[in-house]
Amino acid sequence: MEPTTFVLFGATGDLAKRKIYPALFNLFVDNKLPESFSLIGLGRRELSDEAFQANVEQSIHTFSRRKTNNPDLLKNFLRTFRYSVLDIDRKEDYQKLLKLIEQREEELRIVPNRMFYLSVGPEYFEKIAANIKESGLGTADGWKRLVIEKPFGHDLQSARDLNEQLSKAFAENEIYRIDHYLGKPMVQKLEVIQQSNPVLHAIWANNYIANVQITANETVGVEERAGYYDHVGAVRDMFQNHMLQLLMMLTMHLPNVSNSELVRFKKKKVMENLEPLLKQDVGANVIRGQYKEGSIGGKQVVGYTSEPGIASTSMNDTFIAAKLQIDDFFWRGVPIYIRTGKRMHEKSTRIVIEFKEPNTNLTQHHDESQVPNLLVFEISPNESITLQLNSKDPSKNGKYKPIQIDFHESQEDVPEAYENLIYDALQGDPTFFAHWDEVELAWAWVQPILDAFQENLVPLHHYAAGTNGPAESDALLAANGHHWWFDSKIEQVNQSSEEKYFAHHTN
Ligand SMILES: NC(=O)C1=CN([C@@H]2O[C@H](COP(=O)(O)OP(=O)(O)OC[C@H]3O[C@@H](n4cnc5c(N)ncnc54)[C@H](OP(=O)(O)O)[C@@H]3O)[C@@H](O)[C@H]2O)C=CC1
Ligand SMILES: O=C1O[C@H](COP(=O)(O)O)[C@@H](O)[C@H](O)[C@H]1O
Repeated sequence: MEPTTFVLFGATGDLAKRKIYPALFNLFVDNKLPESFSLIGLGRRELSDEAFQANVEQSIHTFSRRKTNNPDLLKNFLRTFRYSVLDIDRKEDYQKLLKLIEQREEELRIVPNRMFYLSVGPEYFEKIAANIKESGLGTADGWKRLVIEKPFGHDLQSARDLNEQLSKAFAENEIYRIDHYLGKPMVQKLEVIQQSNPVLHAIWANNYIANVQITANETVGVEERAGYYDHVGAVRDMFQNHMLQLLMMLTMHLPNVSNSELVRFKKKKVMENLEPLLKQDVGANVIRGQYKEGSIGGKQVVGYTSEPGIASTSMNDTFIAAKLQIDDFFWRGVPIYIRTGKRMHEKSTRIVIEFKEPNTNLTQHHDESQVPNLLVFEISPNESITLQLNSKDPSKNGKYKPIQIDFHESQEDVPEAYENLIYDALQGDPTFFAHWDEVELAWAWVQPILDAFQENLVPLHHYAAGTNGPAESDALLAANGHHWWFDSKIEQVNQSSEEKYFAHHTN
């Protein structure tokens, strides 16, 4: 890997502590950091290099998936970490930073390849990018890259404005937009699983698939982020980015051999072919929800509007479910249901593909014991792929018996999303980052929903914390004769197969 200087804005912040340092440490242990590597941490508060290194060490002890008592290993890892005070608004601080970087590049004999990681609020992105350009930090002989975290804008217009500003300092191929769902190991496998298994490739289309369900449920509420979350809601926080990225990764059709360019092209195609939603049609296709008080895992929790920092009159969405259609050769006519919510019954991110019933001969008696074939991708908290098939159960008088073929990834030693993404960014591989085209198309698709919510054209349905969301989300699927798979307790249909599934997945 090429020599790199990792310039971390927001080095004293929460994201750096919880995700970035542990990811870098794990990469170091796996020999996946460049041999010549220098890290410069930046923040407003005064810290010596030693105090900074001690803070990083603490974060590794607390948050890394790999625990270590090996002081030499840690010392070795931290030896190239330096800290410098920088106020984002002060131009002279960038000059000081340039000097420090150059000095370190010389000491460590590092080619001036610089990766600027902005682990700061999005309101600072434009200012930092402009100052990097103006100060000369980005005009050395090596490469430069900018890594930014979502949110990339608040709506279509602000996203365009942000992008225009960033592109004055960095070319598109130098910008790495992190969507951490793209770093999840199972999401990274979706492409390969579909592409390199002819048996799946052949049935990845509307003549075999009845519907697709993409769920990202969380049990947590708004946590300590009231100020942020009450302005964004589930639609901006999860749907516009993570959920649409999952949709793109699942539905793009790749040939056997592909590369990052092709992945981007195919993802863009998915978004271009997504049937647009008009503002007046949002109500028929999108369910807006907000949690009220309830119980999760036996613990009583307050409703959204009683959370600290949330106004009692807030109409913010903490749940969204939507029905989408991709108007292309492969997916035309297949409803794609997406939902995400806070304070749901369980934490689970999964994709379910429900296949069409094989017996289309209506004169033939339909056996109620037969279940649809399902292909289930569990993305988190555990990873697995399950294929549900029908078999015969001799003890049931020859009735059908659902069986599951399971593949479970051992959860030990699975790299975290940030490890995968930082590694890719260091290598200059953009495959699992959000390209501007996708981001813009995603905002454009979501904009009528934002407008409809803003103008209160869509009812806000309340759901008790600890449930599967508002009843209207079930009705959205029931209108097409479908239902959400694997929703706990409330399922009546095919319960035995789901019980089996649960029994297996909770072991
Ligand atoms: N925390 C998380 O889990 C996640 C965060 N994100 C995103 O990552 C970004 C950072 O979040 P997070 O770490 O939680 O934020 P924090 O508030 O914890 O940290 C902010 C960091 O920015 C620095 N900072 C703030 N203002 C200035 C300034 N004017 N000049 C220089 N440095 C400044 C702070 O330095 P100092 O304290 O020294 O002033 C601190 O290091 C945000 O965009 C957030 O949306 C995305 C996904 C998850
Ligand atoms: O980006 C975000 O994601 C988390 C959920 O991430 P996960 O990896 O735990 O599924 C969500 O809680 C947060 O609100 C959102 O900003």
